[in-house]
Amino acid sequence: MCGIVGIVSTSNVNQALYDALTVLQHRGQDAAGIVTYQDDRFYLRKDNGLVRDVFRTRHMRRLVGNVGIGHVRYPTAGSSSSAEAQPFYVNSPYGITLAHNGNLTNADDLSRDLFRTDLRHINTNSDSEVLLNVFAHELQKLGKLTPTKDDIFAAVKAVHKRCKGAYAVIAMVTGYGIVAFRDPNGIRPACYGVRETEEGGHEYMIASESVALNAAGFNLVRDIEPGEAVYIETDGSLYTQQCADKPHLIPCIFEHVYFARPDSIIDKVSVYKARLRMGETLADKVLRERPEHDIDVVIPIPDTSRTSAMQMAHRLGVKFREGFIKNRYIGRTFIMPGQKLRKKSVRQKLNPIDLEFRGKNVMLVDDSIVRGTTCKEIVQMARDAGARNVYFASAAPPVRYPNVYGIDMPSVNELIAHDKTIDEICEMIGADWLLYQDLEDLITCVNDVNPEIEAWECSVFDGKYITGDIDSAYLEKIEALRNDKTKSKQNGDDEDNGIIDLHNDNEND
Ligand SMILES: O=P(O)(O)OC[C@H]1O[C@H](OP(=O)(O)OP(=O)(O)O)[C@H](O)[C@@H]1O
Ligand SMILES: NC(=O)CC[C@H](N)C(=O)O
Ligand SMILES: [Mg+2]
Repeated sequence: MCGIVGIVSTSNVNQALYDALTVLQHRGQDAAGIVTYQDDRFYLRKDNGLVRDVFRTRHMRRLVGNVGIGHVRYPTAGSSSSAEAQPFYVNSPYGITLAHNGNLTNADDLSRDLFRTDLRHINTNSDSEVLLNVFAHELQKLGKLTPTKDDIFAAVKAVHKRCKGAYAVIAMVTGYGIVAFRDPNGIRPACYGVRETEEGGHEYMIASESVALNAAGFNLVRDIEPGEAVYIETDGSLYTQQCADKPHLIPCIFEHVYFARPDSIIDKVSVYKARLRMGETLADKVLRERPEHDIDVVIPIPDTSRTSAMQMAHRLGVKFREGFIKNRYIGRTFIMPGQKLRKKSVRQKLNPIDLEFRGKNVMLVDDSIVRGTTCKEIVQMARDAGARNVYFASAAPPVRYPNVYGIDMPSVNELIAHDKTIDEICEMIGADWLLYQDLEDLITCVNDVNPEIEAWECSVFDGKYITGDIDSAYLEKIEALRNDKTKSKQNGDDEDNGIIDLHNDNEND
């Protein structure tokens, strides 16, 4: 999951973009980038690392201009090389930069067509560079020296016809403005907000999550609709148009389980409220399975499960205790590249308070169990701290299928639940009782908050890929390309070879 942001303002946007990216940091910790525009020039800074490490004062000073876009990256295609950090840039037509959250499922076909038919060269393995070139080609085809809003919308329409998969995009067209759009299923989130200037004008901001708007003093206007494009010219005029033939809102349910911040509102669903509901339905399941349960205390696995665990304890009428203290300087472990790093980080990140465990029957609650890295370590830590019985509950159902829409879970074999029963998983993680949320309950939780959403993208739980283009051959291909072993080899190669500004890896050597 990546975070994207774009601002059209009446003063320099560098600081507001930086602040917004720090607020979206939970969506991507691998790389960050900002590009601004002033007097016919782009100013771009991007690199691997957290926002606070990528942008030093000297960079910030040079990111001048009242218009700009930014990105935090969690790679789901290509490698974690700095050459694939975003925004990407293409010089023709006009000069366009682009930031993308999601994953194209037909990137290979598009890349071939771009080369053979559109005569465009793609220099990385990033699907986002492909997307940028499709957009650029479609805009170039119109052959205008000065593109109108209708030209921009026509190019977005063509992108929807050619691109498959998930994409929430913000692109900046030099000298003209920024355009943002969501794929026709609205799988990945994007919203926009407005801020009044002292002179009574309007400034606009587009972001993955509403929390980024709040932090920069913008008021949420609304979500971008699936398939819709929002175009904001540099003078602050805003235009919107539906650019897809058959748009349907089918948002990713995993945003509500794990990715998004609880203080965000996505597609009119308060993530916080949805997570409270998840805690309630989990408690109901406890009472269904074991009405006479002996749970002494409910303990969350910080951070994300806190909201659901708190509500679960409340519903069960048992104590809620912070039994694990999180080291606030360690980021999210799930989105770290490589299993070795993830495993090490769990212990560095969480430390138990023995007092809360000694002699007790503890119910540990996490938002989800994906590879099982966290829960295996945590159950052992609870035992070492003296727990009598260690129970474990997941606020999401078992993750059994790979994700192809922007979450880096490409390899079915890395998912602890993919071919196992609940009892087998329970044994593997060493718990005395394991409880998963039912998928119907999870859907009820989010729909209770916004009943207008008719369907959810739940492929990691049910294996149903809504774009209709995913078959076993595709899944095998991404498994081979992106399993942990291959990725660590690729990233090791990158280090050895020293990436230069244009991407030159030798993974095929
Ligand atoms: O089964 P696993 O493969 O371990 O993945 C699931 C875990 O990873 C995430 O935590 P993370 O540390 O990324 O972030 P958080 O602090 O927001 O909970 C998630 O909240 C679970 O705890
Ligand atoms: N997580 C994402 O949204 C990733 C965006 C893009 N596919 C990349 O790998 O850079
Ligand atoms: Mg967690």
